[in-house]
Amino acid sequence: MAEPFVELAGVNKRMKRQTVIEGLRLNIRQGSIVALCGGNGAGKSTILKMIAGILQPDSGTITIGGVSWRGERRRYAELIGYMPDDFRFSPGLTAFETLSFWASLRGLPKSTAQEALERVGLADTGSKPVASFSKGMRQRVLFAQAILAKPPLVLMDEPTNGLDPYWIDTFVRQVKELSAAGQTVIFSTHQLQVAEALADHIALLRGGRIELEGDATEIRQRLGAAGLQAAFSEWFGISSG
Ligand SMILES: Nc1ncnc2c1ncn2[C@@H]1O[C@H](COP(=O)(O)OP(=O)(O)OP(=O)(O)O)[C@@H](O)[C@H]1O
Repeated sequence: MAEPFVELAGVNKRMKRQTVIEGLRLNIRQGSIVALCGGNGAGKSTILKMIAGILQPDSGTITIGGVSWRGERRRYAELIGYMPDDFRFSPGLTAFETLSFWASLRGLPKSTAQEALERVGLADTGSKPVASFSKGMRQRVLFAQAILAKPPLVLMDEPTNGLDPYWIDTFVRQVKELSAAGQTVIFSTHQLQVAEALADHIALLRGGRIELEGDATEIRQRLGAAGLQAAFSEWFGISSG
């Protein structure tokens, strides 16, 4: 089997004297789409932030294409596009200015900002302040930002929050295109129908540990035939949002 592109081994993280992530091991091959699912506080955002290099594990290793954050920070950062679960946009900056700023940080021409806006259906509203946008529109700006530089690894925290059904379908299609182009995608979600539609590997987390992982069919076989949503609700005692 080919070497995994993203490798997490023995990753532990404590915050405020509480164990948040314990013994995490994940091997992700290039071009795959991985969904991190779990209830509130399961550790999804923490894992994504550690892979993004925003948080550091207390122990264990994380590498992307053999590169570690500790070893080569700049090279590591260039491999990643990260979509946070929430972001405070600069008041007054338009969507185009916001994306142009991010493009310039990546050394990309302004034309990439316009292309990105078109991709997420915001070309007509590019001259309006992002701060005035709805939640779903802001999510689309954040998605555009994460994929702007065509990074080998795209990390997304709750990317479909606030998206209407049309944009969820469009998002699913666009993420599949990223994967087909060889980009690797890791995202968190409470929307299990999105995980089922999109991910070729699903990790179910509880209390900072992976309880179960596999493709949607394997997980359904393990948890029952009623679908991932029902199994998940029963197992984790939550209903998804
Ligand atoms: N800055 C912090 N300080 C202390 N504890 C934190 C901090 N951030 C997260 N935690 C704790 O880490 C655990 C995992 O949080 P995390 O945000 O990763 O969960 P999550 O699965 O993304 O949850 P949600 O679905 O609610 O977004 C929780 O118990 C949380 O209280």
